[in-house]
Amino acid sequence: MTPPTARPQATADARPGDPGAGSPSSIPSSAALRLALPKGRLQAGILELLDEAGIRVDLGDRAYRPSVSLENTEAKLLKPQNVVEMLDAGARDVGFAGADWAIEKRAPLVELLDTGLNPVRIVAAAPMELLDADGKLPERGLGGRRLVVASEYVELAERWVERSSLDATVLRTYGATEVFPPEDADLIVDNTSTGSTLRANGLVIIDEVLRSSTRLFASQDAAADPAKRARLDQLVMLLVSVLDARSRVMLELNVGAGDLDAVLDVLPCMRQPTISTLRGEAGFAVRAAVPRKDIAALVPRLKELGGADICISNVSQLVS
Ligand SMILES: Nc1ncnc2c1ncn2[C@@H]1O[C@H](COP(=O)(O)OP(=O)(O)OP(=O)(O)O)[C@@H](O)[C@H]1O
Ligand SMILES: O=P(O)(O)OC[C@H]1O[C@H](OP(=O)(O)OP(=O)(O)O)[C@H](O)[C@@H]1O
Repeated sequence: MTPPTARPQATADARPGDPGAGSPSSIPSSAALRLALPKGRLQAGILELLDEAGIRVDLGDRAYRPSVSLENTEAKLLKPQNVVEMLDAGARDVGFAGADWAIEKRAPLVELLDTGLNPVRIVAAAPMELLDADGKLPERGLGGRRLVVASEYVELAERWVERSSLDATVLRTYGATEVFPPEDADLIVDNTSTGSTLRANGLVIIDEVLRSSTRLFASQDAAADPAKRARLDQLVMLLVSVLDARSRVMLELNVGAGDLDAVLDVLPCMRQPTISTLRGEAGFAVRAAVPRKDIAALVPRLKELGGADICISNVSQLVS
């Protein structure tokens, strides 16, 4: 890959009038950060995540160079494939991209955080008619002919072909990969989320190549630079606080002294629940951030054990 031409170092972007300039939510910084935000389908989820973390991104009319309410941070919108390349070349310090593209491009990036957003599976799929009764590729092959595998992920597809000991060539696509079989390819290696595009094109999954989701990556140099690393760790902490908060609710209840231990025994929480005494020795108020997924089973159980006045609310950030 040709390294991008040298650019001026990132400038302090928090000018008077910019959102967040000097705001209390700004991460104090000594080192300038060059941030890559993903353009395309990953964009909305990442901007929402940043916003919930108190980091505002103003797309404004500056097109692909949004302003970000982090001090001394210069941002750029790039397609995820280019985010990976720019980080690999050291032209960006930190950015969001799918793990699939980092692996496809064999880019030795430092993964700072798996956001869990945009979960996809990269799979090999084929038309039903190509497969034998067990849903597998026929062992005898296709009458001596080399298979053609269509994919945007040429590297991943080639590695899968090799692992599967297939005699096949890979045909590079630029999207709409599912339309290639049967005329222009025998199989595909592509990403799938709901599976509806595969189904709509009569394709069935024959193998899983890898799982991917949107990650925050740093360049090797930025991760090794102590001043930048400190800022990256703060950014990760803020993002994790939002992801944790999304998966938990704040549960509060009152309980009599005799039932307190039984309630605490079943209460999942981040560390220890907060317990305060009710006025007039009427019992205790208990408060804990519990996993959202446990609520349906937990609330009836807490009531059975003597919990009362149960109150559940959403939290926006949790910093442990
Ligand atoms: N249907 C999907 N659901 C969730 N994530 C997806 C889906 N399709 C692709 N992705 C992820 O989006 C990232 C970017 O992929 P890609 O560049 O193909 O999509 P895009 O940003 O929508 O661009 P384009 O539409 O131009 O192809 C990849 O990491 C990929 O895993
Ligand atoms: O399993 P599903 O929920 O159907 O999602 C998978 C599809 O989504 C993406 O297509 P996209 O719309 O980005 O178009 P593209 O093929 O041009 O990349 C991907 O390339 C698959 O085709």
